[in-house]
Amino acid sequence: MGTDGGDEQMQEPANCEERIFVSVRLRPLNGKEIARHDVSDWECINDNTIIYRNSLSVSERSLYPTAYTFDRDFSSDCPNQQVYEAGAKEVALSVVSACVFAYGQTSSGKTYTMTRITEYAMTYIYDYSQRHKEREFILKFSALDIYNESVRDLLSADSTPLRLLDDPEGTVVEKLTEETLQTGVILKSLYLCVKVRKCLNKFPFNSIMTVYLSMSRCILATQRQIGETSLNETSSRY
Ligand SMILES: Nc1ncnc2c1ncn2[C@@H]1O[C@H](COP(=O)(O)OP(=O)(O)OP(=O)(O)O)[C@@H](O)[C@H]1O
Repeated sequence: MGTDGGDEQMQEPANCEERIFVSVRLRPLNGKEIARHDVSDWECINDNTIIYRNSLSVSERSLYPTAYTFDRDFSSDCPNQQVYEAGAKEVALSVVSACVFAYGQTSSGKTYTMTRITEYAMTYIYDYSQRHKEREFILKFSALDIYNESVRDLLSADSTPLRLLDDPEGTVVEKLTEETLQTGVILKSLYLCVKVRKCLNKFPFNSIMTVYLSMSRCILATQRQIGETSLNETSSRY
């Protein structure tokens, strides 16, 4: 797990507007692709634009768009910390409800990326609470898996699907385990437990982890959700 040890402030929202930040990360070629002498069809040409290097003829190419623009893109050799810093940190640390979500086809790197982003975000949130002893924090952690329209608690040995209930505050997952974190070691242990349970359950990693951060003198309660989904029905990993 990494932390930058910096002392940034949690981002206060300028107003209540909703913001969506869309970024793209290219996956490096895997062993099989390299053995086949495949070449990547996609290339980042700057921080915001990727191009499709298709095999169409020059005349055909003009029929199809080849450049796509996003808030940010990351090349296949971009380190995880940079992806977190530039693509997720601001969202993860905002003091309003925030969600970091990965979308892509199977084997595109959702689990790889989200696992690292989650670790960076959790470490930062915990370290931030430790650096600001003048404020009182309550950190709560829960993790759930959504698969085939069933919701399961990843912090519970009971894999019975949980019910979703409507609440004036939003949708609530009934009986979802919520652990209050006393130390960073417990945070890391809980996260490890989630990863192990996912392997045991053999679910694709379509999970949502939520870290609640309440500041008792600060009125605001923060909810961060980190999740991913696959475009395909089945995961490549099972
Ligand atoms: N940026 C990256 N750098 C190095 N390896 C990567 C990267 N992204 C993905 N991989 C590797 O590619 C493989 C597939 O990635 P991953 O399991 O994260 O895909 P996924 O999108 O979660 O797939 P699925 O939808 O099937 O669960 C893994 O072996 C992973 O380690």
